[in-house]
Amino acid sequence: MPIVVDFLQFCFALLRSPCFCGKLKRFSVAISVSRMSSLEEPLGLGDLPKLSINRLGSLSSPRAYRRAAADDRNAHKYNNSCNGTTQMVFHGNSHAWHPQCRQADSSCEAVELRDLPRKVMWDLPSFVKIVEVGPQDGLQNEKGNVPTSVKIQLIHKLVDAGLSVVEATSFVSPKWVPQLADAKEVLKGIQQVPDVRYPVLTPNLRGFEAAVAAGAKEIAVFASASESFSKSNINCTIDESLVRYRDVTAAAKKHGLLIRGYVSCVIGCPVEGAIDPSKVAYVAKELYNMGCSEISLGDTIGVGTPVC
Ligand SMILES: CC(C)(COP(=O)([O-])OP(=O)([O-])OC[C@H]1O[C@@H](n2cnc3c(N)ncnc32)[C@H](O)[C@@H]1OP(=O)([O-])[O-])[C@@H](O)C(=O)NCCC(=O)NCCSC(=O)C[C@@](C)(O)CC(=O)[O-]
Repeated sequence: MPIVVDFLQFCFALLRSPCFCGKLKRFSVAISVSRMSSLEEPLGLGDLPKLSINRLGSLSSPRAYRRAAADDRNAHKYNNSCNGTTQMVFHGNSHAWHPQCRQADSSCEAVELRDLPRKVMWDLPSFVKIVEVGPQDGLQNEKGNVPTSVKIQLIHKLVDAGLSVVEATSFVSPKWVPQLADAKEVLKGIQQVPDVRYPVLTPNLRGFEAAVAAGAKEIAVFASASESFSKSNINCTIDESLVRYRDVTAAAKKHGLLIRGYVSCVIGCPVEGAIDPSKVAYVAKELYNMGCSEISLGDTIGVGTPVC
C-alpha cells in the first residue's frame, strides 16, 4: 500500500472516532514522507478498522508506550506465515517500514486490528501546531467590510495570544472576495514578529506577484478534492488549478518562500457528497511534488462526524 494511502486511512479512521472529530473541523497535517507514490488502485475504505478513541487512550499510558517500544524493537522478528501477500506495515516512530506478510484471513486481521491502536498511538505526533486562519478564512465570509486597521489589530492580538502561524489574508480577485480587497495594506500594515509566520493565499501568478510586492514571505495554494468545489471556489477544474499552482510554486521557490498547500473537501462536498480518499491523496501528492512543505487536509464543510 503506498505510504499516502495508509496515512490517509489512519486519518479517516481517527476522524470517524467518536471524540476526535467532535473537536476538529479542519486539521493541518504536515505530511513529510520521504517518497510518495502515485495512487491508482481504489481504496477499500469499507474495511477501515473502527477505532474508538478510548481504546486508543488506554494504550497511551507510559507502560503501554514502554511495551510498544519493546515490541517495536522486535518488530523485525514478525514472522507471520501467510499466503504471500506482502504489504507494508508502518511501525512505531522509527519511520521504518517492515515488509510483513499478513494473511487475508480473520486471524491476521485480528492481529492487525489489535495492533493498530498501538501503532496509531505510538505514531501520533508529539505536538500539534495550530495554524490560525481567522483573518483570512474567517473575515472573507464577513457580510460587512472589516476595516484594514481592525484586521491588522486582530492579527497582532492572535500573535500576542501565542499563535506562531497566522494566515493574514488572500491575494484573490476583489470581485470574488471584496472583503479581502485590502490584502496589500493588511500585509504591509502588520508589525511582523520574528519566528511568527504570516502565510497568504495566492490562487495564481497575479496574486503571487502582488503578495511578493507586499512583502509576503510565505504563500499558500489551495486546491480541492471535489471538482464541483474547485469550480465554485476558484473557477477551474482540479487539474487546471494544479497547472496554475505549479507556476506559482515554481516562482515561490525562486524567491525562497515557504509554501503551504490546502486540499479542500477531503471528507465531503456540498454538491458531490462523500469524497473518495484516493482523490485527496492524488491532490496532496501533486501539491507535495510541486513543493508544498505543509499540506492541510480540510474538512471544509465539517462532515467528518463519527460513524457510530
Ligand atoms: C482564483 C480567481 C482569481 C480566478 O478568477 P477567474 O474569475 O477564474 O478568472 P480571471 O483570471 O478572469 O479573473 C477574474 C478577475 O479577477 C482578476 N484577478 C485574477 N486573479 C486575481 C488575483 N489573484 N488578485 C486580484 N485580482 C485577480 C482578473 O484580473 C479579473 O479582473 P477583470 O479583468 O475582470 O477586471 C478567482 O476565482 C478568485 O479570486 N476566487 C476566490 C478564491 C478564494 O478566495 N476562495 C476562498 C479561499 S479559502 C478556501 O478556499 C478554503 C480553504 C483554503 O480555507 C481550505 C478549506 O477549508 O477548504
